[in-house]
Amino acid sequence: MSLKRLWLIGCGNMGGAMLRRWIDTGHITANQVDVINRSDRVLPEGVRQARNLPDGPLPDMIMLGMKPQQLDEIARHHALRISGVPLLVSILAGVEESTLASRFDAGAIVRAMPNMPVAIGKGVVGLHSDSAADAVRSDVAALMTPLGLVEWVSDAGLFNAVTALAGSGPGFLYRFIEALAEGGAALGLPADQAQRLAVATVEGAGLMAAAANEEPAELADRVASKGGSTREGLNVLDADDALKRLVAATLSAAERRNAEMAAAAR
Ligand SMILES: NC(=O)C1=CN([C@@H]2O[C@H](COP(=O)(O)OP(=O)(O)OC[C@H]3O[C@@H](n4cnc5c(N)ncnc54)[C@H](OP(=O)(O)O)[C@@H]3O)[C@@H](O)[C@H]2O)C=CC1
Ligand SMILES: O=C(O)[C@@H]1CCC=N1
Repeated sequence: MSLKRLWLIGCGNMGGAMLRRWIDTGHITANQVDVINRSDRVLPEGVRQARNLPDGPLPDMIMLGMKPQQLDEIARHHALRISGVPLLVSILAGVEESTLASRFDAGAIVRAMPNMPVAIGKGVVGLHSDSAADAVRSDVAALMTPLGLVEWVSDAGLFNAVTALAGSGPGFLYRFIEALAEGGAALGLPADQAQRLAVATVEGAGLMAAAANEEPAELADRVASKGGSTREGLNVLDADDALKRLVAATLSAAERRNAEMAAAAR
């Protein structure tokens, strides 16, 4: 791997999860990384953190991991110092490559959209770049591989949809788990037991879906014995496409917000 020195500008929940996984899997070592945050965070042992960028030569890669709304502040403070960096990776939701290019002079810019389960190597990382050559794309993909499923998205216009589905997706699924657990508790199960059952059920169903050759609809049919109870429940979810319409509206709302953040950052 030729990305040997990394600076992470803004390393909170998401950047921290990526960093921890890289270090846990031995893909990078703590002394290859410098983190620049506004205040100290709990980071893997040995990772340097400071308020300002280090002196000396630029690293192989800089990753932006602050909020989209903090782009201008970061550009004001750091754009000059990092000018000429070979590779800039941004995990900022919405913020377009052209917006980044208008503020930072980098050899290549790659947008990455991770999600929280990267922390355990079961995440998704969507990638897009109009500026990165093949060798750089390979380096970035190799760096992201220990985080989970890595997918290049060729159409920049779809990146907000990727962000809504995969970036935000864990948040939506945690709500579903909560709803399952509360539904079980409403039927009389102790709340803690209902939560354990809900989490394990979602974990098992997800792992099976990931390993199966069949479509999810087919897997659902296998659970629903003819004339049995699952079909009665599915009938509720399926009536007027209730669940599908709810999820479609959920993703649309998230995608719309990504587009608003993109526009605000331009
Ligand atoms: N959370 C998620 O699941 C996902 C988030 N993202 C993207 O990741 C980015 C970060 O989100 P998240 O990790 O949740 O947010 P956090 O608030 O946890 O992390 C943001 C980090 O940026 C730092 N920061 C803010 N301003 C500055 C500054 N001026 N100089 C240096 N560091 C600064 C913060 O430091 P301090 O805490 O000291 O203020 C903090 O460590 C966002 O752009 C988001 O769109 C993408 C995919 C999924
Ligand atoms: O909520 C957000 O804006 C970011 C994008 C994907 C997950 N978190």
